[in-house]
Amino acid sequence: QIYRHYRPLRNSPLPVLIVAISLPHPLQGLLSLIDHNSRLALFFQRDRFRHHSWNFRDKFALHAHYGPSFFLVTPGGREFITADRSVAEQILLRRRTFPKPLGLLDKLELFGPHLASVEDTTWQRHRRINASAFTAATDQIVWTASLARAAQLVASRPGTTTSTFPDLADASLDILLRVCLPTSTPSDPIFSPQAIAQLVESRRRDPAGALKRGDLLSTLLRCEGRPGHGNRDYLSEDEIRGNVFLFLFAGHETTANTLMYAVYLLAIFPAWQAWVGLEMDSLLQGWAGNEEPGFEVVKGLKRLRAVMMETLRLYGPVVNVLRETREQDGMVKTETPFLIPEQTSIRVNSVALHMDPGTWGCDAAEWRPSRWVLASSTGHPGEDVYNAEMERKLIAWSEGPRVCPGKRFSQIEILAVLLQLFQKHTVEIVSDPGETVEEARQRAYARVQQSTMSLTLHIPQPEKVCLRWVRRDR
Ligand code: HEM
Repeated sequence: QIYRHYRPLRNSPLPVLIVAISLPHPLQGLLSLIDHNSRLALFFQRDRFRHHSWNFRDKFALHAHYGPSFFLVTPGGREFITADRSVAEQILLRRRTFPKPLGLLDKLELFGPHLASVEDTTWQRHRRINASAFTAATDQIVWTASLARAAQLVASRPGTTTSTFPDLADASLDILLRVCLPTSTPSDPIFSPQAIAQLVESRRRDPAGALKRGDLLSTLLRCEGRPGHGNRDYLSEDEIRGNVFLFLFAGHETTANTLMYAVYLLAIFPAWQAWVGLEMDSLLQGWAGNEEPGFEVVKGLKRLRAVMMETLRLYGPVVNVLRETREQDGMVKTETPFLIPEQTSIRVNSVALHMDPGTWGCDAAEWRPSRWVLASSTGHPGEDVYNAEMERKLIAWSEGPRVCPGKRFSQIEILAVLLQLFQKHTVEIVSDPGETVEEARQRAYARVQQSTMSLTLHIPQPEKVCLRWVRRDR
């Protein structure tokens, strides 16, 4: 089997790593006698690659050894793995040659076909309809809804000890519901098929003519129907349910987890809270005490944006962007062009791509938000220059035709929630009995490093690290 998967790669200019078996536990110690990443050691480490998110633990290590792109052959199949920005771009731009994996599409289709589970012209139809629900007006709604919801978070929290994560997850779901699927009858639990059917049905019968509204659910319902003459944009009942599920699923954990990482990291490294606080204070000088900052403030939030991007660089919720080749090979053009043979899984290794010292510098593994801004000549915190060029190197939201349609939504939500949380408060890690402040921070950081992946990357049992919100003077 291994030879069958290896055969089309015999003439490839790229390294081919063969991983055949796992050594029984007592023998694994022997591997420490040889370089852990050498081809010989890898041959015996099938378990290392078993978990879908092995690359989060591995970081840039394998790429440092074998280069930005290589093939991995196991008895189960053949995979192409890349942390090369330009190779990733070619793959993500060519959705016909490098489609999403069929196995993944099937798994996602729980409640009906939706944008993320369909292909070709059906995908184009779903994408057109969904995109029309996210306009400039939506940005403003996301901003206002996020500020309002985050205000409830801080109002209930000063001085209290909390795990914070469940609060952030609830807030993120509420914001999503308020913006995309506003309804007077919130269902619980929202992810059950009955709840989703009920949500759609309640809106269908909404007496206030809610179909005229511009939110996602109204947009989907307006398109309900069958294909017909001149009717390019239609959705079946199943497809509406499928898309509602998709947006709740894709928009919730991703944003909530990013917020969680940002808050925990700011608590672990308080110097960055002070850094962000200076910018907020200078920016919000003009805003009266009880008035919420207007959407125009977003442009000035360069340090907060840097915190968001730096968090996504190291702890983005999606650690791989997956594609495949099916019946045909795919050619990739680099200095030495190469073929990805048919029937090959493709992993754009976002973790490694975001930790490449060649791109991000020798401190690539460090969470350092200031790498995203250039200090102004005056040194005034409100006048930093945001390094927008750097964002082109980040693929946290993927790119190409299937780039995340919630990219702006999530950015605005994260900025608004962080602004609301930190404009009048700071957050600190609560020490366990007998623990120093520094030890508590190290314990929290160790937990962040042990992050694991279920649907998205998350801190295991975040409630084991308690946070305390403290009011600060502006
Ligand atoms: C920090 C927050 C978020 C991150 C990092 C993120 C990241 C991603 C990534 C990496 C993909 C996969 C694209 C691919 O396969 O090439 C994706 C797809 C998607 N995301 Fe997000 N996302 C976030 C928030 C959101 C939000 C808030 C929404 C909805 C409001 C959303 C809706 C979607 C949808 C519908 C897709 C499927 C698109 C398609 O297949 O055409 N995401 N996202």
